[in-house]
Amino acid sequence: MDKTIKGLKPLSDDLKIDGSNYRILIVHTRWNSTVVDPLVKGAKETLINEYNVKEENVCIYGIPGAYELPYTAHHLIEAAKRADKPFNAVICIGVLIKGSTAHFEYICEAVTQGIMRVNIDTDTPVIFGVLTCLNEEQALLRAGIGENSHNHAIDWAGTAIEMAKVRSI
Ligand SMILES: O=c1[nH]c(NC[C@H](O)[C@H](O)[C@H](O)CO)c([N+](=O)[O-])c(=O)[nH]1
Repeated sequence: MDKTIKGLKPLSDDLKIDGSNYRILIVHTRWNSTVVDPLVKGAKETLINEYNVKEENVCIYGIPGAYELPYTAHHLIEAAKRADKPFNAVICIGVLIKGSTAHFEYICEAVTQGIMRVNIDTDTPVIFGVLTCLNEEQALLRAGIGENSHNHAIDWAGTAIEMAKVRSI
């Protein structure tokens, strides 16, 4: 029996959603790229291999840091709408690692509230793929790096597909 309670179990095969007609945006930071890069790879590969999203429909855009994620997501969502090529869902990927000042807490709060606001303001699912870690070890484990690790971006990709279906209602 699976001992762990915490976590997101994937949908059973009979409920799996086909993403072959979805257009997904991944916005990621360049800060902490050692951890961000495997997260982006995990999200992209899961969208394509597990949910049939076409590679040409996975758009990826890099920006400096997590604080820039909400603006970038909002701007690119609206630009895609104007081009009549809307995104069905967006995944914002970043990694915040606590330092010796309160900067971490302020950015975590701003980014969390900012990404939630973009969901509502654009009526587009924007998945919170921001790791808020107290140390580098926590970040590495959540990017699937090391023993007993799990790449959380796999879950974010599945969430993006499920929420893209909600958006289509
Ligand atoms: O993405 C991150 N940005 C960080 N800071 C930069 C911030 O996101 C903005 O890019 C910067 O403040 C300019 O707006 C981080 N820290 O400061 O620790 C961090 O851990 N992760």
